[in-house]
Amino acid sequence: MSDKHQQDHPKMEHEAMDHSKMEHGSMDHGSMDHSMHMGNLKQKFFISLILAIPIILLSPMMGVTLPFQFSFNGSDWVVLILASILFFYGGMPFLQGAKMELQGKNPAMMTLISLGISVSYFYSVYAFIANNLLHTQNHVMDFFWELATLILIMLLGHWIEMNAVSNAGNALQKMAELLPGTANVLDEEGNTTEVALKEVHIGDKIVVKAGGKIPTDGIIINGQTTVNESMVTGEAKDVSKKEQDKVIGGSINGSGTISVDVTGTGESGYLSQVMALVSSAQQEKSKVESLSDKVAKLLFYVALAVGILAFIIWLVVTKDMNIALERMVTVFIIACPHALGLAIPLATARSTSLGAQNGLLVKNRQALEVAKKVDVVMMDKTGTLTEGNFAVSAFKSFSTDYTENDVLEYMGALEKDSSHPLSVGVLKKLEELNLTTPAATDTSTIPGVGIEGTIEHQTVKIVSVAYLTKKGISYDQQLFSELSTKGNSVSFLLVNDKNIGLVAQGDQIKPEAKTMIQALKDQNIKPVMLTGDNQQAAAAVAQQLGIDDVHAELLPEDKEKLVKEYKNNGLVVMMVGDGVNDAPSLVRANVGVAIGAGTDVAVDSADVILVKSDPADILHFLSLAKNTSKKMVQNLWWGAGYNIVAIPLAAGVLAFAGILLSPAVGAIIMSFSTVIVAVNAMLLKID
Ligand SMILES: Nc1ncnc2c1ncn2[C@@H]1O[C@H](COP(=O)(O)OP(=O)(O)OP(=O)(O)O)[C@@H](O)[C@H]1O
Ligand SMILES: [Cu+]
Ligand SMILES: [Mg+2]
Repeated sequence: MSDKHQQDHPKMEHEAMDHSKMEHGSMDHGSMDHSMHMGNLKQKFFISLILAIPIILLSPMMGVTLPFQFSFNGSDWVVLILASILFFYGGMPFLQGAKMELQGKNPAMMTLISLGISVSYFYSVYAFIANNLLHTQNHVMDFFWELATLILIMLLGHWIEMNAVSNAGNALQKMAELLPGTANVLDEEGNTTEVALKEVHIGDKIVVKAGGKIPTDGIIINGQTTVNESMVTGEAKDVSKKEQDKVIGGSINGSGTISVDVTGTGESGYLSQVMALVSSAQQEKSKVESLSDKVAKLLFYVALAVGILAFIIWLVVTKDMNIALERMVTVFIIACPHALGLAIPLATARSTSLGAQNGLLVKNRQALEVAKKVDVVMMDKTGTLTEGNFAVSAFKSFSTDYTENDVLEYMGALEKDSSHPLSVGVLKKLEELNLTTPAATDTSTIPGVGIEGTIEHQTVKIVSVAYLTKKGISYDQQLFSELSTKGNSVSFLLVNDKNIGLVAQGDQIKPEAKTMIQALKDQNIKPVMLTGDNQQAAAAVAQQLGIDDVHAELLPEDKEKLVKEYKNNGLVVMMVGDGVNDAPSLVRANVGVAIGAGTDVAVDSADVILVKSDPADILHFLSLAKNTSKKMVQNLWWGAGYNIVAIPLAAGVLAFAGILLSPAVGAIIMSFSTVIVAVNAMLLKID
């Protein structure tokens, strides 16, 4: 991105450029904010790898002497220097993470890793001094080999995890980098000039050549093409686009040259909105302490206790300080959660990429862990269970001053500025009848109610039946129930708060919705419908789908209140919605799912985005979450299983039987459990 562009969008730029910040929330290890200091883990890993190779070659592996030797006179010094750099450079993210965990009195994974690497480093330095400077009689074994492999594997694990979890976030970040610095702006005469992106404004027309990057959000006004939106929506397939279709800044134009009417740039663009959201989600502390953190915390205390105990007991038994110290150090090192560190990241990595391939974008990793416990799935009607493809089935006037067509025209004037699915039906009808609309000013949406504005100095509103009831405005009840029981959404036109007319619009149920509802019931998950639409229309849809629990005529805050009520009854609630009126309840729910990738607030408020607007994806997501959790738990057992076996052995519980775990044998078991964990994660599937 150009410098100028940076100045123009300080907020967005900040988010995009500050790598460590982007990485942060995506890899949150729990409640700790440590990953702020993670820096660029990929770079850290490769530099650490280069540092580690000579250390590994030059030190006796796990105390085993190889038939060949790389070491030379003074090679111990080389190892010491390289290991020191490696410890402070490669180990820093973990040390800083541990510091934050300890400050928060919440020791977990970072502390456990730091304990392992610190003990192996400082003990090895002590061993070096004893062997090379003090020339003590007994050779003291160092653990530089273990230090190097430990840091490498931990960096690798965190790098994988970071990549995996921030898939969506990272893709958007990359998208920011992908935005071209300039756009080709089209003038009245049809000439194009190349203009810096920050000089492009909403309402400008731009030309995007075939194969070019689309610089802003907009609507195609000329030409057709295919667009690769995988960066934005995760949809792998190219999407074909024609006139009037939306394009999103950051996606890549395919085969055709198109002219685009700019609808969003910079701050107002889809990209920066989502990025602002991602960063705010990152700052919010994770709601649930993650499973691996709980295990790591437990392991930390166990390792600490066993290590100290081993030290005391061996000191008492052998009266030899060196032996006791070596036992304690071995315990701390072997307690290091190599496999545990990979258990969750690998499962998440596999899960997020599998999800993305199938149009399930997981924005919040916790959603995967919570979704398996879902008791209730609350869904809004319009757009989630129905197509939201409205067609006008009737329009009426109640006033002698207005014809039926006048009613439709007045409505159209306001609906032009609405993004509600109901507006499309009205506008389509107007076009069909070749009607024109008067000019409306000051239009604003009333969420859950409708829209208002000014036409010819009169206050004009389009509202729901619930609004009329609330305000005590009378309407033709018989006509209304006749239309609504047929499943119509009915909206009323008010001019200066006088009821002038209505429009009734019908919608179709999505074909996959019914099987989805049945499948939820089969899994003992209760389907609930929440809608802003009228009682009768809601009941008609619910009955066809087999939903017994229906709440209609809800305002956005009513939906949210209902979610809260269900939660207060001890139920785990998943909310699925698509509209502005669903945003508060999406945030409130244990798992918020936005259906359909759009430029909507719903997408911003959700933990998961179902890109394809297919209700069956609700089931796919539940299945993915369930399988992921299963893998995580299995992996935790394989990972922790190693520790459960190795820690007591390292401490020397079986020493009387001649079994004393050396770090060498520990390493073999450790690698074994790591391989199992990795293979197991790769076997993850969506049913
Ligand atoms: N742009 C609009 N044009 C016409 N009527 C509207 C508009 N926006 C809202 N309404 C009226 O307000 C009601 C509630 O709207 P809201 O957006 O909360 O719910 P909905 O989209 O109908 O249903 P759901 O909650 O299932 O998505 C609508 O049923 C309609 O009567
Ligand atoms: Cu380990
Ligand atoms: Mg809706």
